[in-house]
Amino acid sequence: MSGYLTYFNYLDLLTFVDILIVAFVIYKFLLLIKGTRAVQLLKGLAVLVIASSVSSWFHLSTINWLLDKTWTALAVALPVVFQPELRRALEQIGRGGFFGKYSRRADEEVRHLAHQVALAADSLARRRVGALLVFARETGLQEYVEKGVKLDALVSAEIIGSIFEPNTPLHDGAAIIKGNRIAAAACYLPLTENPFLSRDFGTRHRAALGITEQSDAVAVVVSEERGVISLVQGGKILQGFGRTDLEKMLGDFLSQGGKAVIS
Ligand SMILES: Nc1ncnc2c1ncn2[C@@H]1O[C@H](COP(=O)(O)OP(=O)(O)OP(=O)(O)O)[C@@H](O)[C@H]1O
Repeated sequence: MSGYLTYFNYLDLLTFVDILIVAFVIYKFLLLIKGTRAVQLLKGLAVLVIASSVSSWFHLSTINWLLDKTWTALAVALPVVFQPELRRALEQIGRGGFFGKYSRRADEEVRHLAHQVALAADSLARRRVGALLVFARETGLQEYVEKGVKLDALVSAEIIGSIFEPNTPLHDGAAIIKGNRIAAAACYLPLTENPFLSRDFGTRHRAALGITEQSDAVAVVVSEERGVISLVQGGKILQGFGRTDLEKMLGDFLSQGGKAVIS
């Protein structure tokens, strides 16, 4: 009898651990997709699941058949449509971000970087010169660096200013910064396909949103038209930064290596 009790106690413990792990994975999954297009997708899937259950409960064979076919089509279409989100999620899991592990950059380097970038962005914004700076974090962005003009120059406000000087060869496209060096300029980035985005955003802002949707990079955009400075991360944009705010927030983003998020 006591043998059985021990067996059941052992099972209970395993079940408890099992449920705990599943709850943790669901929690992390929800954090991962929070604020992304995947939330709308989940809502759509929930509606389909309910419709499928109701139609099979009431034996509505035509609706049932139609929903069955829809599931098959979705199984093929979803990985294609949500490729950027899936890629980002898998990269995050691969980096260990799923379990809350982040690398930290040397404080000194980040402070210098944020200061120089904020100085440059402020000066460009005052002169209404457009700019797009992308800061690589754990995702290397090497494929975009390869497509641009390689520089490997130490970040300084002066160099950023001269890269984006109008009518110069490097001013078009994005500058990609890795660590405290400008890896390349004139880089072509993927544009966001977010259908809910305001039409006010042109291609510069769409490129910043696109690259941050597909990677963990952070981007700073200076608008040529309005002279507004924006910070972009995870496909979300915060606008209207002054020099000091930008320096502080960019420093937070880069030193916490992925923990800071725009929500
Ligand atoms: N795919 C891309 N990758 C990187 N940079 C791009 C890309 N597409 C456009 N750009 C940059 O954006 C510039 C055009 O900006 P556009 O006016 O369309 O954007 P915007 O978001 O309205 O910004 P602004 O307020 O500065 O005008 C181009 O000259 C180029 O430098």
